Amino acid sequence: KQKPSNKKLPPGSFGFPVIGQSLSFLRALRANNGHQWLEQKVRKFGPVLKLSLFGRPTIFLAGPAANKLVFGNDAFTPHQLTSFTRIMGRRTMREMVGDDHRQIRAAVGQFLKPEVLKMYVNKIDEEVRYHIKMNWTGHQTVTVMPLIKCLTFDVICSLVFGLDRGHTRQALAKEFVDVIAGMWSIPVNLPFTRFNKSLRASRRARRILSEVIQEKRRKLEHGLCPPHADLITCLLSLSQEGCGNEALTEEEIVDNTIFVMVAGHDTTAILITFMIRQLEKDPAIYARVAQEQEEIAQSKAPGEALTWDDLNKMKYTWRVALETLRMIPPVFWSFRKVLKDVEFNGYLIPEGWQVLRTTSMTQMNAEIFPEPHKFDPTRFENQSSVPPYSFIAFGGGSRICPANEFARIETLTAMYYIVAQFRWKLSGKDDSFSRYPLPSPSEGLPIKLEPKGDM
Ligand code: HEM
Repeated sequence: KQKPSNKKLPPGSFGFPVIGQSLSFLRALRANNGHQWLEQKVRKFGPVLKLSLFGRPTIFLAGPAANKLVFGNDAFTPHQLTSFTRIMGRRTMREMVGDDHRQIRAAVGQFLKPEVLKMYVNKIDEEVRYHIKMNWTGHQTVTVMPLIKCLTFDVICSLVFGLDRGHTRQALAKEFVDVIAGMWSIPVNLPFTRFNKSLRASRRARRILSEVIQEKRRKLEHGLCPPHADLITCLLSLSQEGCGNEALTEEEIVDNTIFVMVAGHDTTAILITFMIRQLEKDPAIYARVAQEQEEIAQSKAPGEALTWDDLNKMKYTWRVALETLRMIPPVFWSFRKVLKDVEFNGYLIPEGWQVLRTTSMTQMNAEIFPEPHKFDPTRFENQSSVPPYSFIAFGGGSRICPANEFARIETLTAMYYIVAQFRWKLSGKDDSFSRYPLPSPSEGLPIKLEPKGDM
């Protein structure tokens, strides 16, 4: 075992006993000042510094070299809040390391690879169209964020759980609202705490999912559905005897489908919501997106669904999405647990501590992205010009988001139908947004709709 040569801890301060700097960090995130809060510390102590957050000694690291280290080294493993682990379950891929992680990730990856996702463009198209018809068409105002969250929930229900609209989907939707509400709560399990409510909802959601799994297992055994029908069926079929894969337990299937649901629901909803916000602020960018979408619409018969090839033509719209992710990454910060001593820039990162990394400190760095506060989708015209480990909205290394292609299909399909049918004006009193626990516009982004005409 190699020992670091230099045992110097980075400079910094642990703040108040026990609470450290947690309260002021959370306050800054809520006020959307998390980036400035960290910048201030970097100015004082340098780019590698120590602090204390959520009861743990922490090292803060930023920049491409630090990202490469954290994403590429097995000494760093995701570190969840206790509430998250208790609610999500012990066997999610997030909790696993080494071969266990690789096995579950490979199984989920079988479903999320482009060759399989291609088959689902039609299903996503159908969900988006239904959502717009029911919730947008005929309305003068809508509140974007809660609506788009319903849409991403429906898309995941359809593709991950294979659940069509109906009673079971509605029951799950109700439970998931409570499951998600408690994920970042204080883990005090007393009646009427948010954590307790969330734990109880998670148990009920698990019971519903166990029934769904049994039904799918039965269908699969009788050859009544294809092995890639949805994520659950895919995991069940990989686990069938004789296919060379080690069986996933039912607990692993339930925990991971719940986790995929949570990981894929808010993140994409945030991206779509902030794109809608940005397009209103920037008429020239809206016009270019609309032109790209109109060219595709002209090549299609009325009512014809989008195809994989159509999505691949939406190059400019996807650059707008990437630029939105650069400026407002849904995952702003994450912690890693340090499994063994590591040395970085001459400083010791000690075993047992946690590492905090934020996406913005790299993506808003003027040396990497000049004029970082300017919204400029042309930065992504030539993706190879973006230096490695600099655009990290989907993470990196062995933990990189396995569903960025899924997010692309869903985002482009939603934007296609929204832009084709509406113009809009922001109608809230307050244009600010917070970043805790995830980016969210104040008031949920109310907008006034102006219909352009039916598609
Ligand atoms: C715009 C949309 C999305 C963004 C920005 C995003 C971002 C991320 C990031 C940054 C990570 C890595 C976190 C870390 O390293 O600590 C991650 C992991 C993950 N994401 Fe996404 N994600 C998005 C959409 C989705 C969707 C739609 C799904 C599922 C359908 C999904 C499933 C996952 C899973 C399962 C992981 C865990 C991977 C692992 O630990 O090996 N994500 N995502």
